[in-house]
Amino acid sequence: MQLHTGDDHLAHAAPATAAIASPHTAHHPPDPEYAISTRGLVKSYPGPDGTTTYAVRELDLDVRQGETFAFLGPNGAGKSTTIAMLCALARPTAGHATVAGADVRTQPHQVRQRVGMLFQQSALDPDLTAEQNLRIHARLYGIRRVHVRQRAAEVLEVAGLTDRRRSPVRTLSGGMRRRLEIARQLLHAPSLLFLDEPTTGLDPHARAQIWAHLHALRERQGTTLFVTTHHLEEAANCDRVAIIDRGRLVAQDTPRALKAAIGDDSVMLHTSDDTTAHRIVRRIAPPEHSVTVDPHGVCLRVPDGSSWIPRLCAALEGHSIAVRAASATPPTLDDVFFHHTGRSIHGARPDPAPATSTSADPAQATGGDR
Ligand SMILES: Nc1ncnc2c1ncn2[C@@H]1O[C@H](COP(=O)(O)OP(=O)(O)OP(=O)(O)O)[C@@H](O)[C@H]1O
Repeated sequence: MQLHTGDDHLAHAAPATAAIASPHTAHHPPDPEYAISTRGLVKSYPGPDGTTTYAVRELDLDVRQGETFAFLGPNGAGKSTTIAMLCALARPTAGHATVAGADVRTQPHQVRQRVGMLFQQSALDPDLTAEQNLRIHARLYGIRRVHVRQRAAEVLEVAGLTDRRRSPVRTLSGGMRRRLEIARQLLHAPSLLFLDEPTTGLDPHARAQIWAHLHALRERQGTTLFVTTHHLEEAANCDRVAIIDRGRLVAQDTPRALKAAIGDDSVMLHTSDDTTAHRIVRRIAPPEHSVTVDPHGVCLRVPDGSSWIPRLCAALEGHSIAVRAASATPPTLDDVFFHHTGRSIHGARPDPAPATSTSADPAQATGGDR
């Protein structure tokens, strides 16, 4: 989903009043030492028939300075809405957030001055050259004319686009345009860059280039990167990952710790009769462990998966079922997502009626709750 630009999202129109009280915020205010810190952040919309639709519910996040932080979730999870609030483009319904040392409610202008925002929709003019696009942005951000040429040259160099600076944008590849968009957001030297699905629509090679570019940015300039994605392999390369599902934060840690916490390996068996094999494996496996079957075969999630393979093969062969392939793999972030939500991230679909409630209290919202 694209970021929203309706009146509801014009945070600068919001009065600079005291933030809405929340049980979270009363005890643990956001910590301005973090690049991003939120407590009890909520975004809701009036739904049909007097109901309330919660796009984001009671979000507590802490992102360290210089960290590459992935915000992972399926379509409709609430990622774009969260970014809109953190960039002070959407007004939170409740809760607090400080971003780059400024309060999103009471200091939205400072927030927008201090961060860069790469949205899903391109804001480049395809008929202008790369350099001309940068100059327009520099003027919008009030960068002094004497500095613009030098800043543009610097960010073009960082983006690896110096030799294409006079090319009209429409002649650049998808990956180059995305790098130019990032360069544009770096002109005013923000310490924190929000990137909403930065690799959407790019082929694997261009995606890898964007990530190499982002990692280099972090190394060279210490820029904090907050990246939304539904690509697991992208999240796995970040310092920390927050998983959001149906507006709610379900887990937050390093990829390694998230995987270690669930512990289970995936044991995959491809057999001559997967349906019967599924029944047999279910009988053998401890009841608390998941056993599923799909076109790829039978999958059992257990700790120390490789030790299960000989036993399962022997049991299946005892029922005259031939095992054609067997493997045990350590947990992936998809397993982590499955563990916390009961679904695969790729199978997860946005609810037709996301998190709808007639209650004013998001904790009591029923739709989409588990
Ligand atoms: N203005 C709005 N009015 C009502 N519901 C909204 C509004 N904006 C967003 N939503 C709902 O809030 C939920 C979260 O949307 P959001 O765009 O933040 O998800 P997302 O994780 O960014 O999805 P995607 O990956 O598809 O961009 C969705 O179910 C969406 O339909």
